[in-house]
Amino acid sequence: MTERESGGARVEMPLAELPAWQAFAEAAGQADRRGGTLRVLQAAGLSLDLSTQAQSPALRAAGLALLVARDFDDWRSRLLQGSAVNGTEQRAAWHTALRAEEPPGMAAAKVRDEQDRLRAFVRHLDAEGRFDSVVHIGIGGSDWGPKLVVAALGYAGTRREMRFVANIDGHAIEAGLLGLDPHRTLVVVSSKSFTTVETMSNAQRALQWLREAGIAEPWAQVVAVTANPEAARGMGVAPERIFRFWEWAGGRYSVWSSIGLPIALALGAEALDGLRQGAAAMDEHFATAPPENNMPVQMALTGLVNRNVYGYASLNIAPYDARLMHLVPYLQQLEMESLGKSVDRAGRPVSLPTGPVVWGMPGTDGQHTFFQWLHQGPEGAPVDFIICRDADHPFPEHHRLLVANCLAQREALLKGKSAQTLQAELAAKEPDAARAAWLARHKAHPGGRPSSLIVLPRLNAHALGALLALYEHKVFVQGVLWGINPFDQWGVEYGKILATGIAAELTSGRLAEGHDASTAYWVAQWENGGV
Ligand SMILES: O=P(O)(O)OC[C@H]1O[C@H](O)[C@H](O)[C@@H](O)[C@@H]1O
Repeated sequence: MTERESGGARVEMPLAELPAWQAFAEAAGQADRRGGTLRVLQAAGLSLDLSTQAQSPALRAAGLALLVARDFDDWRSRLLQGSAVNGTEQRAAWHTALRAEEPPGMAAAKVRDEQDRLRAFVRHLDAEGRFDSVVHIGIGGSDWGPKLVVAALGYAGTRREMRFVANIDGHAIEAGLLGLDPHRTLVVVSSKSFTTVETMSNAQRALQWLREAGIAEPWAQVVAVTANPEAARGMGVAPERIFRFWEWAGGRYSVWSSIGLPIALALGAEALDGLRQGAAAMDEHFATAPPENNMPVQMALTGLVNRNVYGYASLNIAPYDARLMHLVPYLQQLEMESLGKSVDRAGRPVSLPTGPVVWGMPGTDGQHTFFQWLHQGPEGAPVDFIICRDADHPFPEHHRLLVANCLAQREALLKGKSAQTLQAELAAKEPDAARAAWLARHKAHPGGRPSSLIVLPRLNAHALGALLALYEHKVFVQGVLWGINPFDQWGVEYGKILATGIAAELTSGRLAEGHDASTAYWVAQWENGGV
């Protein structure tokens, strides 16, 4: 295998065999897990409190040694310089270039041109006032970013009515178009590849909707955002309404590119600029802060402790902000598509488990669904709590209660409550000692459950951009530590291929060879007219 094929790095030792890993794991095993020391990092306006994660001076030192052993500095430079860090697809992952104040190198002119074109287009639409609603059609990385940002920053209203349609389920496009005036609706089709079946099918349906309304030039109402402009042109979109991005911007890292168009349409181009500026501030921190104070680096190391030393198979995300309702799926794609890998860069089976399952929902809703499991289930999971110091609504008591709940959940997870303490408390009210002991065992909390707290000053475009970039870089560092390529997604590709085959069988009515018994049964059911 050449260096280029492995992503440009020399073939590394499996992580588990690395002496620096063994020292790290040993230090983690002995670290304080009871929140003994306050540890808060600052970057790009965000604070990250790691006090309630495992920590010790020895663990911190071992973390630094592990980064050196994994050539972290070199990998970071290669990422930020736009080298081909995505080995299997032989391309860069240069999302940082999309948000840099001065886009670097070869990318500079085209990135700036495209940003200017997009701004001018939005200005033109604003001046023209022709469209008061937007149907955005895209999926995965071409959906979650804009949807997340528009919900987060546009909670109190948007300049236009925004509908996001992703799923191939016909109910999604039906609901997306319902009640809109086709004459006043702009259709934005976003797809990096411009081949994704969900997006292409939904786009055709939207076009049909425009035509059915008697619109003579439906293409004049269609915009495409893609890294494959030829395909968009081939479909019929006019070149002046095609906004580009490039192969080197991964789908789940693309919100910084023209994929951000719906953000500008909903909230103004300033929102997209602010988002990029916040991310660029985090990039600067990631590039320059010493590793011991580097927020994404320390978050990544913490994640390895939880995943590989303490054996937590999942990571819970608890944004204590109702506006961040799409953050969990956004991070699920970012983390699980990037880190759900079983072979290292050299193609060998990984020596340790990689990315955890990512799950969650905004607090306090989560407290009334799954927090019981977090507190008293035998496994538990580390939690990333996210909250804003200041709210944007005029109800201070609500914010006080929100903050109190967030802090209380963390403290309960950390401190727990022992059966002995509970038994002593219960003894006062419960004369039957055996019953008090029995009840105490049900009420006991183990504690020692790790969490992080991320505090945003308030939920504006800058802070949100910094938050998303923080997770991006954390994921990258974890990829480096695990020795995997976080920028490909072959698992998704395989599912797409099988779906295409089965769709063709359903159309032709001819069952192909080689299915398992259950798939063959259900394909036959639909072939015969449905179930
Ligand atoms: O933007 P598109 O080419 O339509 O792709 C949309 C999505 O497709 C798949 O799910 C990929 O795994 C994602 O990374 C991508 O974001």
